[in-house]
Amino acid sequence: MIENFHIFHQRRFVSLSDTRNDQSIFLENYCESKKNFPFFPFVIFCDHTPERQELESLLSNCDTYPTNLKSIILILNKRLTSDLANHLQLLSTGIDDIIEWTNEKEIVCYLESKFKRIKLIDEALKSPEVKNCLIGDSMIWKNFLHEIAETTIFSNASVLLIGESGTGKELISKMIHALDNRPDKKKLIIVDCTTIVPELSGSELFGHERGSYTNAIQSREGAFALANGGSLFLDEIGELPIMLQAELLRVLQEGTYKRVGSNNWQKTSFRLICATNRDLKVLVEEGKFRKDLFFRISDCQFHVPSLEERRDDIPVLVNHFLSQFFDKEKCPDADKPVMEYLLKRKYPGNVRELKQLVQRLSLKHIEHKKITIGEVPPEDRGALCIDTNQVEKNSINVFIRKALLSGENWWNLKNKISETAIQVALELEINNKQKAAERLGVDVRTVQQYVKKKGIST
Ligand SMILES: Nc1ncnc2c1ncn2[C@@H]1O[C@H](COP(=O)(O)OP(=O)(O)OP(=O)(O)O)[C@@H](O)[C@H]1O
Repeated sequence: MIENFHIFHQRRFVSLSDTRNDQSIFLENYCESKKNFPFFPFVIFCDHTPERQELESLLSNCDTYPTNLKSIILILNKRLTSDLANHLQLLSTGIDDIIEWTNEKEIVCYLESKFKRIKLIDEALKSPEVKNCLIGDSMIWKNFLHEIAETTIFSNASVLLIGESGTGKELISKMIHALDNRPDKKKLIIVDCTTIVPELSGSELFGHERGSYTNAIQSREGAFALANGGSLFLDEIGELPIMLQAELLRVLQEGTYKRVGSNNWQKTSFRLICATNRDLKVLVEEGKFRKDLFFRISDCQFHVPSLEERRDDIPVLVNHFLSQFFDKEKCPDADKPVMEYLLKRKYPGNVRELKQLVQRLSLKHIEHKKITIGEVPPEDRGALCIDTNQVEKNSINVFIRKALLSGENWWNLKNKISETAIQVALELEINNKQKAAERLGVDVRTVQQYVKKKGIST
């Protein structure tokens, strides 16, 4: 446990070792010399391979580590175990990387290139295209954007965005295109695959020649031509008709296509971004989506967090939408009961639903500095979540009665009760996930998944 070790603590450095050896002194001085560089990684030096709990405890006791965990590097003086499972568990705390001490020159070289990379990513995330459009302050959201920016800046990989409807997948495709640093980059073309008509042989994608089918009065460019040199966003890719999937795969592999009704091959090259709210693996198993296409479109897969996973972002999103619906001088804020209502409400339609609700509030708003509870449209007032804290105050059957009367179903209730139990166990065990799991009699992964899903920082 960390109490057994001397912890040398600097603004960008912590040493977890029993002696103050040459390596830790070198790193301490080196990191101190970088203290004015905000993007320089935060270094944890360890004389031994720590247990995950030990690292978690260190992170929670250390008040100077950066809020963006993606820049924490663990340097091991010597690896006592070469246990992959242990390393993966250490990474699950959210730190960025684990390396072994080799020599001063190599370590400096590693940290300098990490520094350059983090700086580029953070600068990209501060650009107006991202900062003013993709709103959110929660750790889960910031880390998600960090991963997307890293993929976009340092690779040309195809990106698959998997997330519920209204989570912002289209906005993210715009961010990917905006951050793409290809010279002479052309446009972003967006195609909603639910609107593709198979009978027209994918003319939206391939384009067509005049007279190639009834109503084809003029020849037309398709998305593959328009996206050439730019990016192609295929929204709802799971809905792409199966007969067009093989053709899309061919275009992606060969970089060539023919317009409907033409015999000439045309070349095209674009960055591919796809989005879906379906489980493509299930569609593959059901034979509705080609396995080879699934692998081709998902060089990098990202789960887009739902609003439920980042409820902490509700206030910033509300303020952002209010600023869109009002002039700057007249922009009101939500008063306390309204914000409480917005925080407790359910959003199956995610950020889109929140945006629409703020718009409805704005429409009812009279000139006043605050939006008040009477401005919540009556049809929205029943949409509150059940306050699970009430479970303790009331007996369990009163809680269930209330929940059922307010429209909760058995599945929601079951989830809420399980989540509350995990929440309470974590509180009782002061955020020690292992002990919370033991108290609940469940596998520790159940507790970890909950913490991850809720974006709870332990
Ligand atoms: N992080 C965010 N910050 C600001 N606005 C957002 C954010 N996420 C989503 N929105 C807004 O929510 C609405 C829905 O976003 P978008 O269309 O990108 O979602 P989607 O996941 O592509 O939805 P669908 O799957 O239904 O196509 C848009 O009006 C968008 O501006």
